[in-house]
Amino acid sequence: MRAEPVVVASDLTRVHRSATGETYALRGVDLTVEAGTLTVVAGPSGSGKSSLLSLLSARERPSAGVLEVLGSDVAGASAGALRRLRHRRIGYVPQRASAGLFPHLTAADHVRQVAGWRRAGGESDGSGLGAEDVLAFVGLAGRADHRPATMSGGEQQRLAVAMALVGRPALLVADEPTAELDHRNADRVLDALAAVATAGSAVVVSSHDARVTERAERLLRLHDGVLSSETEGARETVAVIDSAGRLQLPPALLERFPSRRVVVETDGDHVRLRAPEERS
Ligand SMILES: Nc1ncnc2c1ncn2[C@@H]1O[C@H](COP(=O)(O)OP(=O)(O)OP(=O)(O)O)[C@@H](O)[C@H]1O
Repeated sequence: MRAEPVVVASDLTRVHRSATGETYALRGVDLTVEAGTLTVVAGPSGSGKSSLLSLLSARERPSAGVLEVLGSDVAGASAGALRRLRHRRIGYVPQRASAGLFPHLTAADHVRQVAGWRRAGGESDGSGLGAEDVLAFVGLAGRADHRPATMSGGEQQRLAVAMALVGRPALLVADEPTAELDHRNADRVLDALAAVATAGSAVVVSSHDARVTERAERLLRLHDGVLSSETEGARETVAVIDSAGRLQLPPALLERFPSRRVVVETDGDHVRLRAPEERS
């Protein structure tokens, strides 16, 4: 029997409201994420990657649309239920690692605290991901007694990854986890993320980094808050049609339609798009 997907999202919309107005960060994203997979979300700055990952990790609620994470309805669940879900079952690496660290705790304290939340209790679950193991996994065994103030930006980022790995959560969401890392440490982090996916977790990573995108089993591209294309393994890249029937054309193709109008023609198995004839 096929397991339920870890994430099911439909027509996901996220509007950020601020004093200067509203920004539509996500405009109708449909997405399913299965256990045991490594998905990379790529896209230009401002395309909505962090907004999407905040929703998938149940840190924020959608403005509209349906979002189920590990069987919980994120829009409808209580704040307490979402906090328990995050603590016990979701690992999250924030874009700015320092945002999730506590100045008074050592690196070892941080991972032990998460282990307590995950009820991993410092015990390895057989995949080498107990509280003590994860620091070694990201090359921080020698920094176990350090507090964030005496760690470099890259070390803080690896600590955030270690915290997300503890107890191998069912869902691990990492927002640009290699942004501050050199090649060796980026490889370490990517190996760790790939290993938890192989062991059965659903892993979703956002990145601009070619080192990350080239290791994706599944690569999703976001553009202007819309999922524009998807590539899985060696298969061809496919454009995504959302539940409202919208298809986003890549920028190079869009240039062919300066009037932003298109004639859609069918011809046997083929559907053709062409620019409308100029009116005289
Ligand atoms: N808290 C917020 N308040 C207002 N607007 C926001 C907020 N967070 C994000 N946005 C806006 O939402 C859009 C998507 O932002 P988001 O951070 O999700 O993109 P991103 O792809 O992660 O960008 P980057 O790669 O630069 O981190 C942008 O236009 C951004 O300015």
